[in-house]
Amino acid sequence: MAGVSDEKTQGKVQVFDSEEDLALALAKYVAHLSNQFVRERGAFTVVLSGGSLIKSLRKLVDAPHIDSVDWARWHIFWVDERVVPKDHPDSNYLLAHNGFLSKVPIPAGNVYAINDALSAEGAADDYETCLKHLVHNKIIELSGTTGFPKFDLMLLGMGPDGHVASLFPGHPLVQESKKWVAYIKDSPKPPPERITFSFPVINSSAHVALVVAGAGKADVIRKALGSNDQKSDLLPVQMVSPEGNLAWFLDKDAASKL
Ligand SMILES: O=C1O[C@H](COP(=O)(O)O)[C@@H](O)[C@H](O)[C@H]1O
Repeated sequence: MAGVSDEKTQGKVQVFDSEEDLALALAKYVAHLSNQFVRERGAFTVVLSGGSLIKSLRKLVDAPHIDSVDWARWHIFWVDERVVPKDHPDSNYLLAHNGFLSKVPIPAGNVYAINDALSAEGAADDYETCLKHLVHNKIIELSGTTGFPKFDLMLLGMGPDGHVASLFPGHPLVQESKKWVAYIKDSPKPPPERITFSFPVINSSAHVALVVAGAGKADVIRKALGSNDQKSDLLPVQMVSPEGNLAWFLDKDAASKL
């Protein structure tokens, strides 16, 4: 590992010599949390992003994790999804299925994809209803502090503009304070129609990992981790501030301007 810092305000920042090292450490971290939550409450709720995050999960399907993780206890969700059919190249579900889910024995009934037959509004409402049902059944915990769902682990990527989930810089959706799942029809990054968890849900998580690799993201990483911007200037990635633990997984290139 190239470096690590642990500051209360920004979480634990780990910088790895390569994306390969990052992927190895990420697998170890996820497997460790899986063991902990399965032991403590018999379930592990994991929220995925789309994009480059999925490739960085590749070491989880290798030994020793493929055999030691209790995959049957995993429940999979998406922090955001594009409103396209599940077999569309833009689908975050398809990306995760091909790169990760098809390689591990998570029960199909524990994989909560959006209803791709609905409009953006309908899909967001439907996903929020699904989450409420799972809270009622105690698969998902509820934060006693915020009243929003408290996922065990949220695995977030970050776009080169500092967006997380489908919460984009300057978009009013970053201020959503009531909905669990919101919809967007004017995403600046295609495709335009998406659904996304709101910040109150993201920030109620027990653990959030922000996984960022590549020189193309170095400027935003410098802004996120190296500056003291006023509250009004914050990029979405700077608004990630969970009630639980925040861990940054950066490769050397992403951290090159720190
Ligand atoms: O559109 C999206 O982009 C972000 C970032 O993707 P990346 O390829 O730059 O890592 C992703 O986290 C999000 O889930 C996705 O919908």
